[in-house]
Amino acid sequence: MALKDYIRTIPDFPKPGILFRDVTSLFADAAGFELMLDSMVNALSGIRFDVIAGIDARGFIVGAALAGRLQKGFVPLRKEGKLPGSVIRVAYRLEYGEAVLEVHTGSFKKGMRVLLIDDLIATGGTAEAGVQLIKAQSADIAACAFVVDLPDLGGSARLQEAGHTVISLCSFEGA
Ligand SMILES: O=P(O)(O)OC[C@H]1O[C@H](OP(=O)(O)OP(=O)(O)O)[C@H](O)[C@@H]1O
Ligand SMILES: Nc1ncnc2[nH]cnc12
Repeated sequence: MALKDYIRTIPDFPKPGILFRDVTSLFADAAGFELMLDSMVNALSGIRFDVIAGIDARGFIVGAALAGRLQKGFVPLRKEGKLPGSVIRVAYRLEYGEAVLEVHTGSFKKGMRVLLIDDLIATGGTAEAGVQLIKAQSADIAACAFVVDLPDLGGSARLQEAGHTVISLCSFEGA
């Protein structure tokens, strides 16, 4: 089975008109999860990075598993109000709403190469907020990697236009 076949689609969630690409069905399947990690490790060959930054919440699942596989540290980029220390914050828009992402100050050292990970990129608002949090600490983005790309929503193209290396393991056309 291809990676894409493990991901189910639920219409009108969380709002009417949104086709929700649900990775819980992929995460729940041991063979699917293994295929996802193997594919990500393969796609990342040739990319040099020091640490993984994962985006709350589904990006934690992919990012932390990958960090374990590759023996890298993991830094959580969290939704607002969850991190106990001093934080840097960025407000952003995503396909179906608005949110705030935060990271602990001092999470990255100057010049560190950070791999940004999330389960999915749609408009790219979330990923761009993650990029800002990393750059605000003078670290470098090694690449931005996603399991799923929704190319019609333009996020991956926006990241590429900004000069970032973008990796995605599968895509769904038609948003
Ligand atoms: O490219 P964008 O339009 O910004 O959308 C992508 C983001 O949307 C989803 O997260 P969501 O905010 O729904 O949070 P969750 O992982 O906690 O469900 C997804 O996991 C990405 O983080
Ligand atoms: N269509 C979609 N499906 C799942 N997660 C998303 N995050 C933003 N848009 C999404």
